Amino acid sequence: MTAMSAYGSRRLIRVVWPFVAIVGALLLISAFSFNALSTIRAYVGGEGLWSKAQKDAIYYLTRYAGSRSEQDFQAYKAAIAIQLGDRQARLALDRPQPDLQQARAGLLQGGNHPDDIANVINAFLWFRHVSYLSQAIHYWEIGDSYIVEISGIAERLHDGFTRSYIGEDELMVLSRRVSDINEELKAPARSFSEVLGEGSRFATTLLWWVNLMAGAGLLLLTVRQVQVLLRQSARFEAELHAEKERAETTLNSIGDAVVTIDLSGKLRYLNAVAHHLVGGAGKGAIGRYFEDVFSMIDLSGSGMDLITTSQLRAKCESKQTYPSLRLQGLDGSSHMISLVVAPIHNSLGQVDGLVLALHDKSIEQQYINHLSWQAAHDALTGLYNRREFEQRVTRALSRLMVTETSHALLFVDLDQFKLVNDTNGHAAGDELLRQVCRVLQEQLGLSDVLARLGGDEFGVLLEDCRVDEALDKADRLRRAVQQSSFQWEGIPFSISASIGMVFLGEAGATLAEALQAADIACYMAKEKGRNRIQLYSSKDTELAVRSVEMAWVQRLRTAMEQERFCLYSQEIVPLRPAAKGAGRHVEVLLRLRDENGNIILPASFIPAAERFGLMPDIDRIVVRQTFETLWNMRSLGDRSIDVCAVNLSGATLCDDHFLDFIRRQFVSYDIPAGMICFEITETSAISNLQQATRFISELKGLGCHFSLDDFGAGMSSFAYLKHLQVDYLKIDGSFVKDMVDDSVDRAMVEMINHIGHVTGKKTIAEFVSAPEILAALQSIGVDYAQGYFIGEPAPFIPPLHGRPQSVLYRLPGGE
Ligand SMILES: Nc1nc2c(ncn2[C@@H]2O[C@H](COP(=O)(O)OP(=O)(O)OP(=O)(O)O)[C@@H](O)[C@H]2O)c(=O)[nH]1
Repeated sequence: MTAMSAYGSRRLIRVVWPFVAIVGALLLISAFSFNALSTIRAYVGGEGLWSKAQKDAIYYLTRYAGSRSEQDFQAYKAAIAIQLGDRQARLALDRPQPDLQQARAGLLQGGNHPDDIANVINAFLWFRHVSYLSQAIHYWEIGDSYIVEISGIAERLHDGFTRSYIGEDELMVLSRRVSDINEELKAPARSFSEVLGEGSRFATTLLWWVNLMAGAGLLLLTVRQVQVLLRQSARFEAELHAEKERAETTLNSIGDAVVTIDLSGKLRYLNAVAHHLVGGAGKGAIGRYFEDVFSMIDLSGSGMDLITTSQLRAKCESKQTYPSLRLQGLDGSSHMISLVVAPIHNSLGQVDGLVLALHDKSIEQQYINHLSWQAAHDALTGLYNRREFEQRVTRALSRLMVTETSHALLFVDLDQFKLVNDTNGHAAGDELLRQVCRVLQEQLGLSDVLARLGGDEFGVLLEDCRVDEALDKADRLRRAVQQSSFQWEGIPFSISASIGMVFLGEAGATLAEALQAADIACYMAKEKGRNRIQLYSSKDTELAVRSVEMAWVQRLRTAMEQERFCLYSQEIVPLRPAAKGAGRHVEVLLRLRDENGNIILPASFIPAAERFGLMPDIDRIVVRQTFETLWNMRSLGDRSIDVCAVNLSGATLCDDHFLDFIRRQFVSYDIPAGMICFEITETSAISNLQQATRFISELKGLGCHFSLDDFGAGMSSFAYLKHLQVDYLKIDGSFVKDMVDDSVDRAMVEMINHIGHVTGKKTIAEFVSAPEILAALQSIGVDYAQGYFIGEPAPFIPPLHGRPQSVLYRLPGGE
């Protein structure tokens, strides 16, 4: 039996059982009534027999007194035997332990019908003290006392007539007594009969009422039960309706198209997305064959297999999956979809239709395209980014191995670009970068590669290009930048570019060598007065490298000696209730104070420091200063900071002595390990995966936290995420800053947040520069936010210095 039919049987039993109970009760009452009536009839009949026998006995005894005939005496005996039988029965039942056998024999002797005897006995035993029956028995006893007397007279007469003598006087006295008894018996006999008659009428009336009441009860119960059933069915219908509404609302609110068809392929239902997907078929589509409304072509096989009803029906018992189909709707629109087909069962468990879940893959495709575009492009200018540029240079280097040709690599760095930012603001700088990018592009051919390598530095790859052509193009680029008239808010300003050029293969066979050579050449162009082109020559490599290295190393080392590195901090605030209530969460940011006291942002010096291996030293300075500041704050009673994030570079992860250094800092400054959260960029973690994993696990062992910075910037991040036991994911700011206007960026933020939560990590969004971004992050469920709208970076110093830590944004709700 299926679950459905078992459920049906249970429901039927619940509905029917009150009726069965009522009919059963009525049958019992009827059976009892018939039995009672039959008992009453037996008593009345018995009384009739008794009265008749009494009259016969008196009659034959009176005759016997006159005739002395033995025949009359025997007739008397036969008559009196009935009453004596009844008396024997009464006496047998009257005993404390009733003798049923004797009672039965007596009643049979009394002429009662054998079928009535059981009822007579039962009624006597159960109801002898009840009203009419007790009165009847009372009169029966009176009658029996006369019967005993009559028997005595009869015995005396028979004895006198047959064996001894009886005088006339005695005969007369006995005859008169018989006659008197006859008279005296009339009253109790009548009363006996009347009581039984009355009892019989009463019982009949009573039973009539009982039956009437039972019938009325049955009727009432039936009405009530029907009302209950009607109410239940109304509720059932309402529930069914609500359930249907819920199902429809759910189906209409999901992002996938849902279509149901019957086994002949006719459409039964389409949700809102499905209507849209198949070209706005509308309600008119219902009842039509789905193949007349839309077609689905399976692209996984030969590419032209049409999905038909019979094909779906053939495998309808199980779930079918089609990962790649093209759906064509009524309006000629076409969508890439994946399809899952599942059977719909009726109440008997048989398949009576199919549900088709169609997932539109165009949006995913859009995401993937966008992601791969982002992975290869610079967000500000739309040019290739450094990663893509390096790949192309690598390919060009490989090609050199097999083909005799030459490729030129150019580094174009704007001169004094910082001034533009400083005098006109960052937005002006951005606009200038975009304009320079257009100017450069105009000078290049379709096969030339132009990329933004970072900041104000562009890379150009001229493949299959001779030296004179390359020099000519480089000069065209330089002149184009110089001659362009840039304007910002109506104010014109000029700019120039220094270009370093190297021919691939000349500086070495590797990418790093090629890039370094171009960098050196560009640096030399700057050194020689800017706005010029410097062609790299291997002859001046050593000198140049040394001079560049020394310049940078010297500048940074001097800054270290003079302790001109300083720390700023920026607040990271919780957005979700679960994360609120804890203390402050801040990120420590590095700044360099130059010789003139100007604050230099890390973007200006970190690339050089990384290239020349200074990062582990700089990271040591950051860690030490952070610990010192925290120690100072704690000694002054300021324990407001719960988590303090410190950035570490990729090179530091590979520094074998760095772990020991950190352990010593914890001991020296007595800072709880749980207070420190090390931030490493996903790129550095992935490119040094083994060291990063060990580094993280060692420091996590102490109780430190870890955060993965700029997460999502590299497409490969997700695959590596499970290897990195970090506590926080910092969503790359490039997704956050435009998420309100760009749905793909928003989807990326949602996806990273989701993946972070699925892998048990908290998420932090950086670059939160406006209230709308904050609201969007809150609606998505991101855990923390950081950015100019929350709080600008401010000097990281103990509070007693009297300077604010940062401008804190007040979260909605007063936190
Ligand atoms: N507006 C804007 N500025 C940026 C961006 N990225 C980096 N910068 C700034 O670009 C400037 C680059 O300066 P540098 O190349 O070091 O120095 P410079 O002023 O160009 O001087 P030289 O290169 O020596 O001629 C720094 O001030 C950075 O803060 C960006 O995306 N937008």
